[in-house]
Amino acid sequence: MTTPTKAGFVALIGEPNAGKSTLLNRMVGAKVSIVTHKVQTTRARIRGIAIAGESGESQLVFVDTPGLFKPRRRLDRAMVAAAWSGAGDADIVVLMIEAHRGISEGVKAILEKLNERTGKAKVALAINKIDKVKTEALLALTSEMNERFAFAETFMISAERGHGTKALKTWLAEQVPSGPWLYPEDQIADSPMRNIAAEITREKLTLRLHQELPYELTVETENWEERPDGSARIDQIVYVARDGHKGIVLGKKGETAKAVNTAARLELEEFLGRRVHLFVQIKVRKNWLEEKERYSEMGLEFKDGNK
Ligand SMILES: Nc1nc2c(ncn2[C@@H]2O[C@H](COP(=O)(O)OP(=O)(O)OP(=O)(O)O)[C@@H](O)[C@H]2O)c(=O)[nH]1
Repeated sequence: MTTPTKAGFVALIGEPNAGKSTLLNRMVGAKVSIVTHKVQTTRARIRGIAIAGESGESQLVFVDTPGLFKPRRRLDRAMVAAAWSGAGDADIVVLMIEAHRGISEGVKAILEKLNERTGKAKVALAINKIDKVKTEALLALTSEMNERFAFAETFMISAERGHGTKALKTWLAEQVPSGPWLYPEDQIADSPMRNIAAEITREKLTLRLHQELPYELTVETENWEERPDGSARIDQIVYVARDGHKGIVLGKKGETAKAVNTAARLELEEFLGRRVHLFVQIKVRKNWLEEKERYSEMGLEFKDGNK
């Protein structure tokens, strides 16, 4: 007899830069979420699916949420709402914190929210980046965190190096409810290819522009055409909110835009396993931060009001 199947949703929550995307990529084993050294790169809720458990009986559907932080602007509020709704739907919540940063104000705010929460999902703690601290500090942090919240389990991990992540995955596989799998076996991400392609270009922009990257910037895939020769033509638009930002994205003599295009195209080619013709336009859209369509493109809900 084969082992009965199990499946469930796992929400990764934590402050921006905690390492959620890195962990997700490690668990899923495919690049479904974009990792950079910049904060708040994860805008849409991208899910990855992992098969886990002793006989591969469990399916873990990860909800990779945007970093949780105190919302000020409309875009921030939409991101935070998306993050918490992801956590609300989950069977298991994994709170990721950074070992060397300890219990920051942001972590305190998340703990407060978790304590107020009515959902019955189990909450585990994953202390990440253990490569950056000494064992004594880690033990002190573990006990202090567990005094503040009744975590079902605590894991000390390094998402980047892969330390402790297997134990976390095994535990998650045991904890998800018994039942049929939620997605077909061959599906690794339900984020449409268009979004992944836009995220890749956004990642290249982030890496290239560092501190200069305009906050008010979004990338959309406008058109995707499969060509008879097996290649793909992909048209994208980078929306910026100000004229001055267009110049930053273009760079001197268009050099930045050119380099970004090449880097994004190469990654897309590797990802898709075929040739790609990538066309990227930069458009100034003064009010894109207030436009509904831009939000649904990112998988976020548009929130009215200015609270
Ligand atoms: N030293 C160390 N760095 C790590 C580890 N895990 C992740 N990082 C780094 O931390 C940074 C942030 O990681 P991400 O995975 O993008 O973080 P995130 O929580 O998804 O961030 P947002 O998308 O902003 O919410 C990256 O530069 C990672 O390489 C770790 O175990 N050790």
